[in-house]
Amino acid sequence: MLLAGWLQGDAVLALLLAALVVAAFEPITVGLAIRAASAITCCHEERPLNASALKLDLEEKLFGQHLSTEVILKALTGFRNNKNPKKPLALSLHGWAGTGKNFVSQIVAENLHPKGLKSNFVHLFVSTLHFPHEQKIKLYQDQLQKWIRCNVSACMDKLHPGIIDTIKPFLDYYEQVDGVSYGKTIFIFLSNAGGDLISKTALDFWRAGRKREDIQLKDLEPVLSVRVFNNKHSGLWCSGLIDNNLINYFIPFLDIKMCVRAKMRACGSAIDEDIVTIVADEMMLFPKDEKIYSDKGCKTVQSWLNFH
Ligand SMILES: Nc1ncnc2c1ncn2[C@@H]1O[C@H](COP(=O)(O)OP(=O)(O)OP(=O)(O)O)[C@@H](O)[C@H]1O
Repeated sequence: MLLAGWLQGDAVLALLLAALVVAAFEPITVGLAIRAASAITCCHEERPLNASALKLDLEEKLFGQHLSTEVILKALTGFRNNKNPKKPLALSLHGWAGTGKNFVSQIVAENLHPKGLKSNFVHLFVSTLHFPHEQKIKLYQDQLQKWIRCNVSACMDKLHPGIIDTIKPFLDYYEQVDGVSYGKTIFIFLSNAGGDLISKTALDFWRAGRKREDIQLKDLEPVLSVRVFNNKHSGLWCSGLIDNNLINYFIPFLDIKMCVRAKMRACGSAIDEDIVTIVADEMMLFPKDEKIYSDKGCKTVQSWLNFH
């Protein structure tokens, strides 16, 4: 299959680009932008953001991601408190697999729409599913634009380079595009690109005896956007979204050191320290010498727990 040939080696991780777009419509805009049935649901679905509830959710559920918790909270609260945003909010989440990017998107979606990811106004496009063939990029670009015009909300995963820029007009500082205002839409892109840089920074801190919580956004955000822009396989390579400063925040997701306790707690089990140690030893694989991170983040913790 073409895609399998195309997504090889390092590119497999680098090409995992996803975007979640959470729509927040003005009722009048909905009528213009969306099919009638959806429009009605949308007007009933939207609710004000409860910043304290979102904060609590992030603090209780998301493990070991002090940077993303802080930025996401500030970005969403600021955006939703602004009655007349000049452009949509665009967040780009970066980090290795299993660090919580989808998990956070789900929490955000649930805090913005009662049905969360199941809402008609929160959509996930999985690129390997929706845009699988490289030779059909032009068609996908047209389809994506048409789709956003009709729905003003979207979510994309593993995008081919070139597709992402097709949504540029919707993220820009235009009052309206074809008579529709996109100013209250939230786009969230998820990507593994930049994961190497984030790991390196975290390791440098660790080796220098500094705490993980000491890592600040300024240690990562500027270099992350440059790295993603220069990476041919990032999905945002030479992207006009970065060039034109249309992405509001690049948010790093740090490698997860330990999710075992959190998982046990979430399942309502008592925390058995012997099992925590065994599972952690089995999962922590890199770097080769220190073995402090799992290459799959939190993703396989549950399977390992079931195994024991
Ligand atoms: N930081 C975290 N805190 C708590 N649970 C987490 C965290 N990261 C991952 N998990 C758990 O692992 C599962 C898989 O993580 P998730 O799908 O969010 O990873 P991801 O970063 O989006 O990975 P990928 O890049 O492969 O899409 C989540 O549903 C959640 O249960």
